[in-house]
Amino acid sequence: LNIHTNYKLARTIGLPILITPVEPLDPFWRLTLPFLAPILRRLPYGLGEWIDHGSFASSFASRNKIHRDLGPAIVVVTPRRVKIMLGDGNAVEDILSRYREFIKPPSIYTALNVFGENVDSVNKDKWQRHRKITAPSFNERNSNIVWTEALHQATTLLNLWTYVPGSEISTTHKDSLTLALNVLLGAGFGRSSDFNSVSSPSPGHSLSFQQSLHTVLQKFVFVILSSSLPETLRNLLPDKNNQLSTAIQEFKQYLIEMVAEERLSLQKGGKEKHTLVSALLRAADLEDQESRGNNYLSNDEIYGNLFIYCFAGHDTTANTISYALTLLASHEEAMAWVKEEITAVLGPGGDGEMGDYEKVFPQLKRCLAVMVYPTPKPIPTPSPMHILFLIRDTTTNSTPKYETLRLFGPVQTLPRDTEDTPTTLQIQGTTHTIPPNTLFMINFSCAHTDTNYWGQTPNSPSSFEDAWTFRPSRWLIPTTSPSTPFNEDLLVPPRGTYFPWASGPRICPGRKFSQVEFVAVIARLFRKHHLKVAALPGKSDKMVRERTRRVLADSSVKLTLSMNDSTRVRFIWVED
Ligand code: HEM
Repeated sequence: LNIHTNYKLARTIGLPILITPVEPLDPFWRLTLPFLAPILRRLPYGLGEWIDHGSFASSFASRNKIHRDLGPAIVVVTPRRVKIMLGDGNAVEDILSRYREFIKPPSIYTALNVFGENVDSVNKDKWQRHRKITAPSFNERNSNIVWTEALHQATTLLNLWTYVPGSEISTTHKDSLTLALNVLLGAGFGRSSDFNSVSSPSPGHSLSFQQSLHTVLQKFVFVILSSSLPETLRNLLPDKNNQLSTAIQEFKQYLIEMVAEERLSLQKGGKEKHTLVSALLRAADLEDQESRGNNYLSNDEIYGNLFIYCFAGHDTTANTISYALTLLASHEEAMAWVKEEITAVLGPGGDGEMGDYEKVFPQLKRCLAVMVYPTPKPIPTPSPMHILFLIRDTTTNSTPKYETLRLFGPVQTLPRDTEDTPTTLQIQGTTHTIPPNTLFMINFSCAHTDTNYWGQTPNSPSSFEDAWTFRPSRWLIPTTSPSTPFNEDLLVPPRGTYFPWASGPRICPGRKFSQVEFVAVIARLFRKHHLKVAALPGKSDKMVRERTRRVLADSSVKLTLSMNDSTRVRFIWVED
């Protein structure tokens, strides 16, 4: 019955419609689909294909097949609601800029409030208050700490990886996660950690700060998935999460102690620090004084924001680093191009001083360009189920434009909700009326691989292959400014073609943090070394390259995009 009502509503929008028999975002399906999906996908005639039409995890797995088949915007009707899968870059930018009309769905984002409401989880006026107080923490003085900390972590990691020359390393992804966590601990909280050292619990704690944060982040997918279940059901779930509850309590206690300590130090006029925690407290307390207590962050909100910095900044940056290393190892020409810049900046043999963030970071444009690439992928064929569930195919929208994923952006999809009143949205020149309470599933990668913009192979017309080719040099354009060794500057892509850190007022505040960390790590690792994919017994180089490509393609969205089994590719770091 609901499906029928929702279908009638969906027809008013004027976009192609798909119907799915269940709502994949319902708690039951969220928990069971990961197990059922492989079985359902094998059903004949694409009978189980609906599972990939309404979930956030589907875009990478299906390689945007649905958009290539049906167009950049598709209405999905489920028994519970009407949703729109959106891949049109300009419409995406429009939605992200109208942040008061297209809000973050509380049903999804409330799960992020384990330690308190925060800038990521709230909307409208509340968001403005959080953003005003949290944004100043991300400044150049903090970037300076990120740079130093990331260099330190990369140095220790490289020493570990090269301790026994010729060692085959299979832990690149895991190590990238540890590195990113350690950078967050250092630049966020002023707690230096090392790959080599085991952190011990502070007095009164059963876990160390690092262990508690590590466990919370590692198991947070579980928290998110189970958050919308009724408590009785949640209690029945197998509890490896006893560990999780302990880690949550421990981490919260550390936050309470740390905030109290920082406040005391600020009151005593202690030396100004530029860690995220210190900067946030200064901004929060100043705002509190200036607004006479009307416009401040409560302690819980401060804890919530400190946690969200870690949550939002960990997987995202770590996954980007581990994908980049895998790609560079399998694209020698791109690695040589990056190393050429590092040598030009640091001098012969990469011997120059790296520590001066303000001097070195702005020159390493090629290292930064590596962060922002598209890359190749296979194109799956459409299945009969599209035809079965396609109620009204607006054929004009389904011309084979083939917008596809930009493969390895950690954030592949974002949800946004309309509220109780209808609104309008322009999609490809047509204005559509959007009914109240419509959920948008924004797909970033459609725009990121739009051949009209990204398929511009030099001297040839728009090319599909080029949009999928790992070619970091596409990001650099000649400049007359002599600030970089090769007089290059980063391209600024036009509106609607590139937004991995989102866009509009709610653009990621940690963008510079992640860029500085990334560039420091890449420059430090490749300064005097290069990276090779380890040979496989009896396999040619071509076969090894093909296998690496398959491991990269075998990625899926958990909370962010990551390789399902990165350990299948082993690397060797070789001194130049
Ligand atoms: C490659 C690295 C990163 C990527 C691709 C990335 C991407 C994003 C995206 C797409 C959003 C929008 C999320 C949404 O609207 O639901 C976001 C928001 C956010 N990110 Fe990042 N991020 C990265 C690194 C970081 C880092 C290092 C931090 C902090 C240390 C951070 C902190 C945040 C916060 C606090 C928000 C919420 C902002 C708001 O809603 O006003 N991110 N990020």
